[in-house]
Amino acid sequence: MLISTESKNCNIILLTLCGLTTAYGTVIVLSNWRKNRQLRKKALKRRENEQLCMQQLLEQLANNYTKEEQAEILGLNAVELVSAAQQGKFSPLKILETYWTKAISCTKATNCITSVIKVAKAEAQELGACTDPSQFPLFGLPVSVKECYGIKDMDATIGLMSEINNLDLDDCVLVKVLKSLGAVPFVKTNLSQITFSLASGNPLFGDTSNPHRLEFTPGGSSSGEGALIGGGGSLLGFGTDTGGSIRFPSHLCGICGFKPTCNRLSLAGLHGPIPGHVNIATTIGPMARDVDTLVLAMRSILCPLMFELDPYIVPMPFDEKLFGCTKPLRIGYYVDDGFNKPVPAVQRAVMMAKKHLETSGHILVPYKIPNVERAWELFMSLCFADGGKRCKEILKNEDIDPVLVPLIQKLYFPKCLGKLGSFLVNLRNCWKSPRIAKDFSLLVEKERNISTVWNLEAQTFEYKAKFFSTWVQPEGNLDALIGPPSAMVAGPQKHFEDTTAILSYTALYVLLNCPAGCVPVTKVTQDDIDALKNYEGHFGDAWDKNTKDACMDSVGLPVGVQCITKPWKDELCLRVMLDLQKSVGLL
Ligand SMILES: CCCCCCCC/C=C\CCCCCCCC(=O)NCCO
Repeated sequence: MLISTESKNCNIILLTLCGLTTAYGTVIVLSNWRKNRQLRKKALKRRENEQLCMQQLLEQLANNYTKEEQAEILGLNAVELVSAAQQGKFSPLKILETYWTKAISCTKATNCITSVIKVAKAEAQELGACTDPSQFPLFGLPVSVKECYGIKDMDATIGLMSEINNLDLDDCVLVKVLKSLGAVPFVKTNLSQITFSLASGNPLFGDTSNPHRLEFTPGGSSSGEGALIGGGGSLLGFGTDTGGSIRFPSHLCGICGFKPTCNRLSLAGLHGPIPGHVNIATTIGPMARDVDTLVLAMRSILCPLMFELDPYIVPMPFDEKLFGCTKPLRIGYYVDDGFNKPVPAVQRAVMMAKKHLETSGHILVPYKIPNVERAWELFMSLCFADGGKRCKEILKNEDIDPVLVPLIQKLYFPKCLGKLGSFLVNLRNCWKSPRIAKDFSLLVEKERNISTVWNLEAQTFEYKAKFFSTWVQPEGNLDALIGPPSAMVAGPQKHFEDTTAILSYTALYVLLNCPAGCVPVTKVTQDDIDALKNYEGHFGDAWDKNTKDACMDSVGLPVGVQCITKPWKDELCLRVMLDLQKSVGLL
């Protein structure tokens, strides 16, 4: 009797608990669903407003200038355009409106622009009234910036719906500096969601296409810059690079991109997913059709105003002596890092670059990257030292870009099942793939503790020292390296998910904090594709298969080469890039 009352009570308590839990769960699910739905509505409106604004602008500008006038402006490179504007040949307003028209027609094809920067018009008008244009080294030059650059009264969402209409109170340092130099920031460009993939888009603004093949990706995360500049809609743009986001889209879109040493250009006022990384050193950098424009940009931006606005930037002006150096350099070259085997077109591009640089008088010597796998372990462990907490946090209530889903799933995977997981990943890939299993176990590892992180940082310093010890050689020390910017060239978007296989060539120089830039050298030929048919990679695993499949239909697409120098030798890196481009010519 007593027992049965007790068990009855127990049942009631249990039932109530179950009921409460279910109710609570339902409320949470419903409220998340509602939040997400509200966000989606907001996103749709945000996109529609912007489309409308661009359409109106296009119509307003339609009859302002003749086709010939526009063609004349669009036919100039940045250096020519600035000097024409300084001489009063074209007003800054006319240049701006011509580029607005061109950029909007680009975005209709590739979806590369997220917003028009409306204050540009007032700025161009003001410049037009100035009596001494020669004091502005970038006079009247329209400049595009990646969406994550802070601009007063505009939002910078990094592809997150919850950040819509969260307006910046001020311009970021780079934009302030650009304006002080007479440049006219005129559009913001698309990026991959939270800038944490090499794909092209996000659920808020959609995907961006490659201007050379609309069904293919332009690469990321500075995808909009790649597509816009590659499509002729901007002469100079700025991206960000944490693993390859400037150099990779440059490579895929056939343009030049430069990642300087960290702390030479100011990051202040930019929006990013993970503030606080030390050895994963995000940088900003210029992207353009030619190296001359990159040089013009770096030379002008490294100015007293930037050093004043951001006291943590090394106050080191552009080193003309280093840039102007004409002595033959010893340059190491490699076509393969031994980890991700590049497709034949990419290897051929490096060999072409080697010949070209030899013709320009440099000494090229074979080079082998020391222990890329170690660099990879360090990069991943440091990049996700928090077990991906921050990534997961900012993606709450958001629609997650399909390209990011595999990464996020791994970050959520219970660590206790990690070992089993690696085993299953091995099985699923049919082939034995130690690197894919390791990738998995690096990502399912939860938050590392402080001693582990300090240890990783210390080991990174060791790796850095070891890396540069290989530049000391009996026949003479190396001044620079050339190599692939990626194992792949442009292909269908869906092949650009497995970040590790795509990123090893660029992320290495983020870990090492080297200046590095990409120069277009050739285009994929049918012979490259015929050779690709026998490609098996180094592991014959799913990543290798993906690399091959991604590039199978790439005839005619651009192929770049990466140039690298020691930290703080940014000007020397630009020198090598310029020599390379001079001998290759503009593609
Ligand atoms: C030898 C080193 C090999 C490293 C391979 C690392 C794989 C990491 C996998 C996944 C991590 C993906 C996160 C990095 C993407 C950054 C893209 C970027 O630059 N965003 C610019 C934002 O400013």
